[in-house]
Amino acid sequence: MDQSKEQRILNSVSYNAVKGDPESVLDCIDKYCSQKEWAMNVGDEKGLILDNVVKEADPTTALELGTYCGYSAIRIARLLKPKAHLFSIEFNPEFVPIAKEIIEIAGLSDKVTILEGHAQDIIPQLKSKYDVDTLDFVFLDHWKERYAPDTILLEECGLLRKGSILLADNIIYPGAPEFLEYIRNHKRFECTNYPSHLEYMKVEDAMEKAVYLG
Ligand SMILES: O=C(NCCNC(=O)c1cc(-c2ccc(F)cc2)cc(O)c1O)c1cc(O)ncn1
Ligand SMILES: [Mg+2]
Repeated sequence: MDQSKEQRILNSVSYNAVKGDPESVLDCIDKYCSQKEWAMNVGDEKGLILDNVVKEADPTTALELGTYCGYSAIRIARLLKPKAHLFSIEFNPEFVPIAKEIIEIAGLSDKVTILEGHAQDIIPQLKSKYDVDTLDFVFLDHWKERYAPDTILLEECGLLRKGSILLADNIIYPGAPEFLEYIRNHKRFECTNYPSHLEYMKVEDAMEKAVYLG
């Protein structure tokens, strides 16, 4: 059976990246996906916005919704302080082993736990099963129509604290209109918009940061 695009991305990383060097893994994926095959990684331009928000949050416990090939998990995990940890939820079983392998090549397996399943099923287990207290940073990059319901679920599960920072990808393209409506009209979130472009394209996109006020 011929390989998937995600397997070809892994092959390229495995062959070209420097083992244990997160930057070289990111550069390899960005090069492959801008020159060979487009893929839905957050990419280098929006990746810089992600970097800056992660540095601002300096999280001890971080959550990512939508692992895909692990590109943004590597961007986040490479900036975490020694005892900090990233949980990343991915529902697609084909992406999970590829993301694990790419994160391993980056040398960041100790800082990232990939949880396979739907966010709405795993979020309610974070406290009991994964010993999470509250989340300092959440990156939303999964199904766009799940951004709003899963944000509500995070709040309902007591996983947000005063100052928790959420960052959402693809606000313009593919778009997350229900989320934008919800988060900007919810008085307990302070929102900031970061205009950018769709990964590897000249198409407009944006990220939205939302700080939970408690
Ligand atoms: O994770 C799941 N899908 C990927 C979410 N991410 C996206 O859909 C996504 C898409 C695009 C994109 C942009 C332009 C275009 F022409 C096509 C796709 C870009 C991005 O930056 C994304 O993040 C998923 C699947 C499923 O079946 N069930 C639960 N979750
Ligand atoms: Mg995205």
